[in-house]
Amino acid sequence: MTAITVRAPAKVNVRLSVGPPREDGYHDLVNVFHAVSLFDEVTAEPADRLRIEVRAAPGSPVPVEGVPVDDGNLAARAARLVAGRLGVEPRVALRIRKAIPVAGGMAGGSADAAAALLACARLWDDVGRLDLMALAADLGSDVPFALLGGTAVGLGRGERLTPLPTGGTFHWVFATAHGGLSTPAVYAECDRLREDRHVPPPEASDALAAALASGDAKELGAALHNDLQPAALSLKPELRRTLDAGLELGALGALVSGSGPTCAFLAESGGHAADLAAALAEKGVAAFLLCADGPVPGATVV
Ligand SMILES: C[C@](O)(CO)[C@H](O)COP(=O)(O)OP(=O)(O)OC[C@H]1O[C@@H](n2ccc(N)nc2=O)[C@H](O)[C@@H]1O
Ligand SMILES: Nc1ncnc2c1ncn2[C@@H]1O[C@H](COP(=O)(O)OP(=O)(O)OP(=O)(O)O)[C@@H](O)[C@H]1O
Repeated sequence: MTAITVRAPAKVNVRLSVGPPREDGYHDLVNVFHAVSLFDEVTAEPADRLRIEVRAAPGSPVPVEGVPVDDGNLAARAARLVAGRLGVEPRVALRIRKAIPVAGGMAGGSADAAAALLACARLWDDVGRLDLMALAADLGSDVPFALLGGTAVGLGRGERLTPLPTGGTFHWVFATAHGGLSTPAVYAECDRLREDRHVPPPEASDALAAALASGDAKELGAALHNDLQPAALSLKPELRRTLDAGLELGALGALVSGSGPTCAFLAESGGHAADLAAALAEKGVAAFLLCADGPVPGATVV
C-alpha cells in the first residue's frame, strides 16, 4: 500500500497592501508572501473512506484542539476536489502533523490544503492531468502560494503569483498569541476602520523589492508593511505590547503576520533570532515563540 507524505510551509506577508472591498466580498491585494521553515506534513494513504487525523508535529508546541477533522478541514476539501476532478472516490486517510500555528495568520490550513492536493494527485493522477495551481485558487486565496513557496507577489485575491528574487536567507521570530483571529473578521474590521476615507488601489513597494533582492535584512526590516495590522490591533490590542517588546529588544522590524494574531520579528542572524525569542519569552508577551528562516520551497513530496 502506498503512502505519500508532503510537507508545506508557513508564510509571513512581508507586504500586504489592501484595496477597497470588491463586489464579491474579497479585496484586491499586493500581497508579498515569504515562505518560512515551519512545515505542516500531510500523509495520504488509501483507506475505505475519507478520514482525517490531526496532531501536533513531534516536538511542536502548536495546540491543535478545535482543528476540524471533517469536511471543515481544508485538506479534506482539497482531497474531495482532486477526487471530483478525476472522477474517483475520495478513499483516503489524511494524517496531518501541524507545526504551523492554527488561526495565526501564517496560512496553516492553506499549507495543509496544498499538501493534500499534491499528495492526492500523486495517489490518483498517474498521468498528471490536474492543474494544481487552479485547484489551489478554488480552495483559498493563500493556497496557491503554499504550493509555490519561495518569495512571491500575489495580485487579485492574492492568488495570481509572480516569484520575486531574494538575495539571501532571512531569520525570523514568530510570537503566537493566546487565541486566534478570524480572517474575514479582520478584513471587515479593516473596512470599518477605513470607511470614512478614500481607499486607493493596493500598491507595490520598490524599497521592499530592493531589500528582498539584495538580501539586506536591515532594509527589509524597514520596508515591512501590513494594511491589516491596525485591524488586528483593534481586535487584539495586547498585540501592540508584543510588537513594541520585539522592537525594544532589537528586532530589525516587526509586524503582524497576515490577518494575525501571530507577530513576526526580523533578526540579523539565526543566533540573533534565538536570543530575541528567548528574551521575548522572558517578557511573557507571547503564548510561545518559534524561530524560522526564509525563503523555503513550497509543497514538496518527502
Ligand atoms: C490575510 C491573508 O492570509 C494574507 O495572505 C489572505 O488574504 C487570506 O487568505 P485566505 O485565508 O486563503 O482567505 P480565503 O479563504 O480566500 O478568504 C476568506 C475570507 O477572507 C477575506 N478575504 C480574503 C482574501 C482577500 N484577498 N480579500 C478578502 O477580503 C474574505 O472575507 C474571504 O471570505
Ligand atoms: N488543516 C487545517 N489546519 C488548521 N485550521 C484549519 C484547517 N482546516 C480548516 N481549518 C479551520 O480554519 C481556521 C483558520 O485556520 P488557519 O490555521 O489556516 O488560519 P490562518 O493561518 O489565520 O489562515 P490565513 O493566514 O490563510 O488567513 C481554523 O480556525 C480552523 O477552524
